[in-house]
Amino acid sequence: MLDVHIPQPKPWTVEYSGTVLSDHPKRESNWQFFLRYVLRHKWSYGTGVILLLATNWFAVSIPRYIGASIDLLKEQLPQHQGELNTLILLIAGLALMMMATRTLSRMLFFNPGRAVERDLKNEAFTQLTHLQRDFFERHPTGTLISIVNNDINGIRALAGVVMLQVFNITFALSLTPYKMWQLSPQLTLYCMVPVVATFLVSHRAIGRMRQMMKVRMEELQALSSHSVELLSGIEVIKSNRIQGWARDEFAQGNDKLLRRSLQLARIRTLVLPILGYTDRIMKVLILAVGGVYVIQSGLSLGEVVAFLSYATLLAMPFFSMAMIFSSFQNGILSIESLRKILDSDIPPQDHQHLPDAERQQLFSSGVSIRNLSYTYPGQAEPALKGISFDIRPGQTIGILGQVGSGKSTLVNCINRHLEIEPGRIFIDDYDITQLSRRDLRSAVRTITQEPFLFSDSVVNNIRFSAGDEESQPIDDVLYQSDLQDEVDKFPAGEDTLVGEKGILLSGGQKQRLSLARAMYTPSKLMILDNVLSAVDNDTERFLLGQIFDHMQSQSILIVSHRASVLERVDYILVMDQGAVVAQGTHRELLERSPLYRQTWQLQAAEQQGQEEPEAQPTRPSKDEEPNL
Ligand SMILES: Nc1ncnc2c1ncn2[C@@H]1O[C@H](COP(=O)(O)OP(=O)(O)OP(=O)(O)O)[C@@H](O)[C@H]1O
Repeated sequence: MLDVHIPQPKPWTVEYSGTVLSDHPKRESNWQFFLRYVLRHKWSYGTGVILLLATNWFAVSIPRYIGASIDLLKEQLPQHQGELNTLILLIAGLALMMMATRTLSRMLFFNPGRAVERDLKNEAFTQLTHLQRDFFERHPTGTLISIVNNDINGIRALAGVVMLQVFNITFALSLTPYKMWQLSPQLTLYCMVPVVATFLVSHRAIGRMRQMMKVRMEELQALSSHSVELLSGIEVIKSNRIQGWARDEFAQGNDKLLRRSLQLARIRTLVLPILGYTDRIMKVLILAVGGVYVIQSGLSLGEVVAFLSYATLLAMPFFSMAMIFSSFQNGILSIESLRKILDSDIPPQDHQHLPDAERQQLFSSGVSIRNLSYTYPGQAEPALKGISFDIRPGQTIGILGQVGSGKSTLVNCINRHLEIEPGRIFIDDYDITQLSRRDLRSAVRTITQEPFLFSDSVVNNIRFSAGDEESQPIDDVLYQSDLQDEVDKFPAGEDTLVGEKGILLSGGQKQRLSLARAMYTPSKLMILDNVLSAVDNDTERFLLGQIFDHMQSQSILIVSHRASVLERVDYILVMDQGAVVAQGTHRELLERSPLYRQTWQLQAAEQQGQEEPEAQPTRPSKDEEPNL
């Protein structure tokens, strides 16, 4: 029987390591959020603003000199030639300076925009690597991909081109009317009439576009999420020959997106020309009203020409406003969307880590599970009911149960993929709900029946979490996980690439590769959740032998449907409908648990039926095998 020891919660203190993953103040507005990133590049933006001001100053100075040149030309006097040349040189110089400052200011705005994009992508990804299972259940992978790619690109535009245009428009709209006012206040007021009218017309359209863009962004995220789902199930789609259905499903979302984009484009096509016409209406007004002033000698011809240039300078910012409006809206909506990731809660204890010495000592008295129950959110029935047992260092515990009996739920509570109530699971004297997941996982490692492999080589998939030091030769691990023969036949041996998610390997090969990974990087408690489900009986026997021989110093919690897997463990728990219905050694359970006995007899009979006794291969030891 397992010894029952209920640890008293220790008044332990954790050392705050200062590793704050998400330091986003949740109550800040989207603007405050945006400014926090922008201000990291204040010197670049600051210099850019000064250069933009200079650009606009040069721009509004030129028409005045053009006007003065026209007035000189009108008089047709040879003695004005020198003055005219000076004016031409001045205009050319101003134009050149304007070109230089404009180019530099663009670089000074666009580069920080790209840096903001990089910072946000890194932070979003780091945050995603720390968020818990419930977050990923609420946000499908495709939506997250869409946020990290499309939406952050939208924020880059906001931090780059939109910021530049906001300052550009502000300077243009303040300097141009000022210069016009200096020439003729009355004519300036006439020019303002089409400007105000245009603004009122476009204002309504802009409100409508804003709503549509939000819907469009959600539709884009939904389409991305749907594509990821369909691509993940591509083999099922092909084998069931439902490509037509998949194509229609995708096309439906895509058509919806097209309709929304066309609606937006329609409004944009209506609004942009209205803004474009402002310039022409102003010019007609200047010629009509300015003409009257010229005749009445209120204005010179050169001043009217200067006014015509100013009309273009004044209309341009309105045109730019319409152009950047969608980028602006898109940027704001993208910030909202990205904050779904960045503002998501990481439990506070995940920010706090044990001092190294204490972390290395973790699991010195093992794990204690006390009256653990668990109900999935939204479910009425608990998946686990009052489970208690201990795992001591070096002990091997087996869990047997029918499909759906709660084995994986129990595993996910121990490794805290699921959120449990405090006071139910302890490692030594630490309540695991108070430990950071990083500390917990330094002692507890889980290998699941659906192993995840990276699109890298066989050897890198084994080594990837082991750090720099080689714990044992890769060849040994390949032998122990029964992969050596197959890997030797691969085109590049252990350097063969396994493809995305290990697509080039069979289910059994994937499981054995993830077992090799576990053997290569030992931990204090190794949880093997149905990891041998895709291998045959002979391989299973061999692998179990290797696991028990080579992981002796570790505790092992091994979960299986098959009783044969558990014959060699120290202690077995039999689960049924979320509860432990029997526990003991293999022999004890054969005597006193009808469920265990029946399962064992049934599986033993099935196995005998499958195996030809004389054909049972005896596996050579590593030393006997010549090729290895
Ligand atoms: N995310 C979930 N939300 C709601 N119910 C769940 C969830 N995951 C599992 N369940 C339910 O909890 C119960 C236990 O499931 P669990 O996966 O732990 O069983 P299991 O013994 O590991 O089964 P298997 O051997 O098939 O892996 C089942 O009734 C299952 O439907």
